[in-house]
Amino acid sequence: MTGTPGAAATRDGEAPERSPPCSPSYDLTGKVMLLGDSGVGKTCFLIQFKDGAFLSGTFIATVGIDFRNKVVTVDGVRVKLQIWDTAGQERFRSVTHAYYRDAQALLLLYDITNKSSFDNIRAWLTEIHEYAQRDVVIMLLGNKADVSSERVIRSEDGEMLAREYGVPFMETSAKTGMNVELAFLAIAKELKYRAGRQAEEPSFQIRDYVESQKKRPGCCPSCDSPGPGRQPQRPTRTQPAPSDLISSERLSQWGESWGTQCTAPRSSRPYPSARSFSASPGRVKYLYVILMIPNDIERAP
Ligand SMILES: Nc1nc2c(ncn2[C@@H]2O[C@H](COP(=O)(O)OP(=O)(O)OP(=O)(O)O)[C@@H](O)[C@H]2O)c(=O)[nH]1
Repeated sequence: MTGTPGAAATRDGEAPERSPPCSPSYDLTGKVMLLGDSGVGKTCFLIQFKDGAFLSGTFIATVGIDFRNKVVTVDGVRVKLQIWDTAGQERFRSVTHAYYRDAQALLLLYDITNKSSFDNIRAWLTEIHEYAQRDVVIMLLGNKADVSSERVIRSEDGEMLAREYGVPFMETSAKTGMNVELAFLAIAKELKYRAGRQAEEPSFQIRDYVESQKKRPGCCPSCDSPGPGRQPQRPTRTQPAPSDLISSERLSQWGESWGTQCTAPRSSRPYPSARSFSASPGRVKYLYVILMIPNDIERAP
């Protein structure tokens, strides 16, 4: 986490350049990653937080990795969260591992209607311990809590697993928005606390905070039904092919018009076909390269 505008945080609409150079529009930045099996709802979770909307319709699996920024204010401190949405599919793991190292927080999602996504949480935690910083903040989230009729993982099972690993836990719904903002606010509070810890400041316990604030399915009508937010379909990818040189502005435009990421239908092919995806396989690979550059620059001594 840094107290000044981050070098890589230049892609989205909250660009610090709109403010005078000496007056950034935030006080702290933190990198957060969304992890979990394919289909648990990571992209929808991010879109719900960023735009207050739910991506309904056919599931389109993420290819690679991308990020969005959002500034939240906690206790008067503006925290810019750089939120990375990763592809849950196994074949993209080597790409996403490289991004764990400088993440301050990880939101680890499973789908309460999908047992294997819950069973795989232990494997995700093993990967996290292997690739992430030792003091990374981890939060376990049981998503799709709105689909109570298809629930196969009890809330208590999520709680038990979280307790075993000493991480905060709550059930969420990217569809209704239940606990989505709370997850990010809790992370922002923890990052703020870590950045400015002073002797006289009361300690902040993220698990206690989450327990005291979280909503449970069925606790109120707004937790179980979609809010008044927009219900967009996934964006149609009709962007013209990029030329051979890609500027950061252009990449930013793609990001805006493609949604959060370069996506492809779930399939066993290594890359999406040109027929079902407006970007060619070559362009998908190109996108990886571009996205990894800022990370490497940040780590350069
Ligand atoms: N009912 C319900 N459906 C959800 C929720 N979150 C996501 N979905 C649906 O679940 C499917 C998968 O959502 P995504 O957000 O694309 O999943 P993902 O985890 O990003 O998947 P990958 O990109 O492959 O890693 C989509 O059809 C969503 O509409 C939720 O909270 N409730």
